[in-house]
Amino acid sequence: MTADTVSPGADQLPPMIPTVRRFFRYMAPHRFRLALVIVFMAVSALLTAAFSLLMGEATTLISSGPGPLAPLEEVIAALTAAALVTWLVGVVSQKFLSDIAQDALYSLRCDLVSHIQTLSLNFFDRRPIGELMSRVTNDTQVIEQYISIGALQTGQAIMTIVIISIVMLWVNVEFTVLAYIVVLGLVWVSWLLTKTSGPAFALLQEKTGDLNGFAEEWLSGEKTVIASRQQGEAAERFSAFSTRVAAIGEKAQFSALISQQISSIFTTVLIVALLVVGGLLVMNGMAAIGTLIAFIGFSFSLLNSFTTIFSVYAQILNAIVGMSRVFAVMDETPVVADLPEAPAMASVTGDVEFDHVDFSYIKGRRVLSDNTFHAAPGQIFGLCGPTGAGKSTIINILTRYYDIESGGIRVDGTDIRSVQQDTLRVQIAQVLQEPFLFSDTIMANLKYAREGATNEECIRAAKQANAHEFILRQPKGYDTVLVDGGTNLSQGQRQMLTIARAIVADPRMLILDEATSNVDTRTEKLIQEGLLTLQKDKTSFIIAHRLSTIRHADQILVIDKGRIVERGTHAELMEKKGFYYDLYMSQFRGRLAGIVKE
Ligand SMILES: Nc1ncnc2c1ncn2[C@@H]1O[C@H](COP(=O)(O)OP(=O)(O)OP(=O)(O)O)[C@@H](O)[C@H]1O
Repeated sequence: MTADTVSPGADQLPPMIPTVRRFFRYMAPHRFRLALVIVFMAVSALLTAAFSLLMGEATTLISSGPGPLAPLEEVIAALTAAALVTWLVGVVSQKFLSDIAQDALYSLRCDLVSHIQTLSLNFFDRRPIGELMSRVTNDTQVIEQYISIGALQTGQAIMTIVIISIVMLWVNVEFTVLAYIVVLGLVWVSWLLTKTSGPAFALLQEKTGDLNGFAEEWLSGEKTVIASRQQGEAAERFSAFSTRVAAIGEKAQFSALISQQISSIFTTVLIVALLVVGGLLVMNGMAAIGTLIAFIGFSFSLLNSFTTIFSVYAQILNAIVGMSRVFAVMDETPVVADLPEAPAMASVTGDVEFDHVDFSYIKGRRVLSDNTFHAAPGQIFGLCGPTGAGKSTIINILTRYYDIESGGIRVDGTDIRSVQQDTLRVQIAQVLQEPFLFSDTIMANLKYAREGATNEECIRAAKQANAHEFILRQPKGYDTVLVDGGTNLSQGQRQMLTIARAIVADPRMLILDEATSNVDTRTEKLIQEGLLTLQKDKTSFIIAHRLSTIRHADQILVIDKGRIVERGTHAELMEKKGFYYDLYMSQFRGRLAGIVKE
């Protein structure tokens, strides 16, 4: 998997200011606590300056020879108090910031997930689910880490630089110039080093996100991977991907390590430089020893603050890359969007009309051409035809997961594009090839079908779907929790549950997609019975791969290459001896051959 168009690479970093400004909207509701944190940062920076001044004062007192101890004791008490208060405001600021980060990220994640839910299906065609997961979890986590830890360090460092510089200028201008020359020289070398490690870390995050997405894709398709004996290839591709990520990681860590080592050498350089020049000034009577000691303290605080900014530089870049990846998804506009002020779809009777419908997934590649049919309320429509003919596509556009190119689709006379899409979808129950169940209790899964459904209604529906007996055989009956979307049930049982769920929902329209594949004959019979109950009084569309499942349909549409090539009842189409007849006979012969073989 490669990074897609919306994920900025580390070599083309996202615009910082607009991204950060946009993120600040999530921090805005916490502005009171943020203002307090800024005040605490200023207090902490002032205390750092006071600490150095007090150290200078203590040195002056000690170097002035024997005398009363009281002044020194006062200075030591003040030093202790300054250290204590600094520690206290640090802890409180940290707590405030991590709470703000949690709250802001909670809102961001909610916005991201609810936006993803509004996106049309074609967005998911373009973007693997694994990569989206990586944006919801990894990227938001990186931002959270920076806000709760890195932001305090950055803010504190900036505040210290400003306040210490003012105090330094106020105490002694010559020493300030000297300290700045040394500190800025060291900072410049440090900057050169960080320039290489910062982007390396951003690239590392980018590629780690992609790697996670890749792993997620392969793992969620593990069954298919095993079935198609692709484990070897999957492992190889994963290993090649991991090796590339590891190489990027090594490079990033190595440059970080080098900067760390160099900064410890810097400390020695700083002390020596200040002692030599400052010592000469003191010995020539041009400055006091207390001032020199205070300036050594100031310079250390300055150097620490600058190196802190550089050490969190990689984190800042990571957070900004994370923000921009999240915002890129949030900027995706749904292709199938509700019109402004679109009304909710009223409760329908299930009259469905396709009027000269044309559709393409990709512009210029027509999948459905000129599809016209009318299903009266309660009618059962069978859709059949060779693979890739366009059967599922008819369902995708009826449920408005995609919008059509031309023509019209009307339900009870209302164009489905003129109403809110979710109010249309809740009126269509779907029983699909791969039953979708939540990892929750069986009862909860049934209740998801309709708000306010009672236990009695769910049990009645389960009985109608022939699911009641097997549910009672589960360890906790209706309270049994389905593991991992129902993997503790058989395929047939999962289908019976989805049928029961559709019975609970009881809408006027129904879609069935070959619901009886891969099950034994007895289960198939039970499922068929359940489906017949479900179809009662509903306009039903049954996608049939085995034509026997639509023999009872009021109307069968035979689709080929996106066109309805034949239509009629089973008897009419058999009599016609056309496309349907050939299809039916070839399946019939195939089944017969299978039975004879057995
Ligand atoms: N999301 C998509 N993006 C692009 N093309 C698609 C997409 N889904 C389906 N197609 C194409 O549209 C055509 C019709 O596909 P559709 O799934 O509707 O066929 P079908 O009759 O349901 O096939 P099957 O019986 O195999 O399920 C095919 O050529 C398919 O490749």
